[in-house]
Amino acid sequence: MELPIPAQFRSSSEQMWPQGNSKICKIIEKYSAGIEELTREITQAIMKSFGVSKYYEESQHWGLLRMNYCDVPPQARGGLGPHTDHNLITVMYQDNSGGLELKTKLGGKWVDLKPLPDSFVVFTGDSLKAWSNGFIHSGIHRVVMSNKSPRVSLPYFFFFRDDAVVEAPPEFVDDHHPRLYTPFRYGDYKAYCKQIKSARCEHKEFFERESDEAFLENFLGTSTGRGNL
Ligand SMILES: O=C(O)CCC(=O)C(=O)O
Ligand SMILES: [Fe+2]
Repeated sequence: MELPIPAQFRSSSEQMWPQGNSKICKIIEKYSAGIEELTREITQAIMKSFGVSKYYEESQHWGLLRMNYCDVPPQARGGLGPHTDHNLITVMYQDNSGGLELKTKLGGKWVDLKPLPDSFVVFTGDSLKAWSNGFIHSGIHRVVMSNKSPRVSLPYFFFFRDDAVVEAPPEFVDDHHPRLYTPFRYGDYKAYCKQIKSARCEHKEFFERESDEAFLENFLGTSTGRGNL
């Protein structure tokens, strides 16, 4: 039986293989389905660990698989600048070429996330941070490449739907933990992040940036009610 190919994947595969490549399509489709299931389970397990799994709703979330190939010429420096992910969680396979680094929450030191066989890297993102009223940290990470072999990574990004309202449930809020983030529509936050990132790319700032990201705080602080409901 032929499984339907998601539209986004079909359009990029048509560009790469105009004559079609059903073998690779099937492999990636199978991988996407497996990683989606794993990601949903991880998300539910995180919520369960905070006693809030009743809020998990299958239909509220969706995911996207990206395939990265990063090759940097000898003597050059490249990769991906420091950032937090803006989604709920990212579950990523990385090959063994290395280069992925995470900034520690305390001390702000960069540490290598060394590739381990048969393992995935999981990043919790800004949406989960906001939804958990800051209980779940969204870690700053980057990819630093210099004179390394090309890097392949397959991040699976798991998102709220654009019209979902990101609002910490009452379990995360009490007298000792006041509400940190005004509820916002995920789609508004996504648009804000996209706009900042494309401006940075134009100014070639993206790779050089060393400063900490505070997208969420800036979005809520400066968005003159745009993200606030
Ligand atoms: O390619 C990598 O290893 C990192 C990718 C990443 O952090 C991202 O796309 O948000
Ligand atoms: Fe990332």
